[in-house]
Amino acid sequence: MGARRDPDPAEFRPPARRGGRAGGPGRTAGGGGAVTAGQGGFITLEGGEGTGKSTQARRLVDRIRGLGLDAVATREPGGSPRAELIRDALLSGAVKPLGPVAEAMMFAAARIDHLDVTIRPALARGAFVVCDRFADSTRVYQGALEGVDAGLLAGLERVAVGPTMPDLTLVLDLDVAIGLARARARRGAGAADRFEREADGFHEGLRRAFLENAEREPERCLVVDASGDADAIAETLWLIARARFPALRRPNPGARP
Ligand SMILES: Nc1ncnc2c1ncn2[C@@H]1O[C@H](COP(=O)(O)OP(=O)(O)OP(=O)(O)O)[C@@H](O)[C@H]1O
Ligand SMILES: Cc1cn([C@H]2C[C@H](O)[C@@H](COP(=O)(O)O)O2)c(=O)[nH]c1=O
Repeated sequence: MGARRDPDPAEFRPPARRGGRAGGPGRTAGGGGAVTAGQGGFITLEGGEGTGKSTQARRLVDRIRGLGLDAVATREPGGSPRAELIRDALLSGAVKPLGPVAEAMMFAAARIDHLDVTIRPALARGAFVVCDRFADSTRVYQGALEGVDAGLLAGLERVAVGPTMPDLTLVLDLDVAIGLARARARRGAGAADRFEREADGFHEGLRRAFLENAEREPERCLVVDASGDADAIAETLWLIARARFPALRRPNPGARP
């Protein structure tokens, strides 16, 4: 999957040099400060295969940029040149024989570089960062589904992520058969990646685990029904983001008075 629909690699160049349902109050920024007007924020999209994360991440970034604000689109695994190399190894299945603990460590290694090179510098300059998957995917894929010990994963998360947890995580929830069909259609003749190749039961487990994970952090994680059309979902996500981040409530400079 590494090559099939990569976003613009320019997004991943080092910057020049930071289960509730929809709604809810703001929280302390993962980047280290309170979410207030004039600051950016760290938003992640999570969910199973084909739930529309990449589509919605792009749309969210476009809307933020439409306000004249700095927004960085990124993804995991990947999001920096070195982390993209690790992505290729993980999604090819080359790391799978080493077992799920080794895979979890590789995801964490990629995350360390991604945070250092892309996410933290962007947050530090006041940008919004919209990331397609992040630490919740490790909790769900490597933890809930692959059985890696929760204490070990929590330690890895502490080391890799530290205080830079997302301010807002949008969990896209969709019937598994629909998501897999969408992912298949997108892939066309291309080969399924290491995780897409897993059995249907694995994907059902992912859906449940994402919902359970969101329930444990309802302030940060909002579950959104991803079965509607992409425009309607984008509108819902935008309303949630605007409710969470004061900076997104400014008027659109391109809009007619
Ligand atoms: N709301 C929607 N309705 C119908 N099709 C959609 C919708 N959202 C996205 N799609 C299409 O479904 C496919 C998968 O979407 P997308 O790549 O955004 O999902 P994803 O969650 O990022 O997938 P993955 O986790 O497998 O990478 C794409 O072809 C996309 O155009
Ligand atoms: C971050 C992260 C990802 N994964 C898995 C989930 C997906 O199957 C792939 C990424 O592919 P996508 O098309 O970009 O969604 O990697 C994981 O198992 N653990 C993680 O931490």
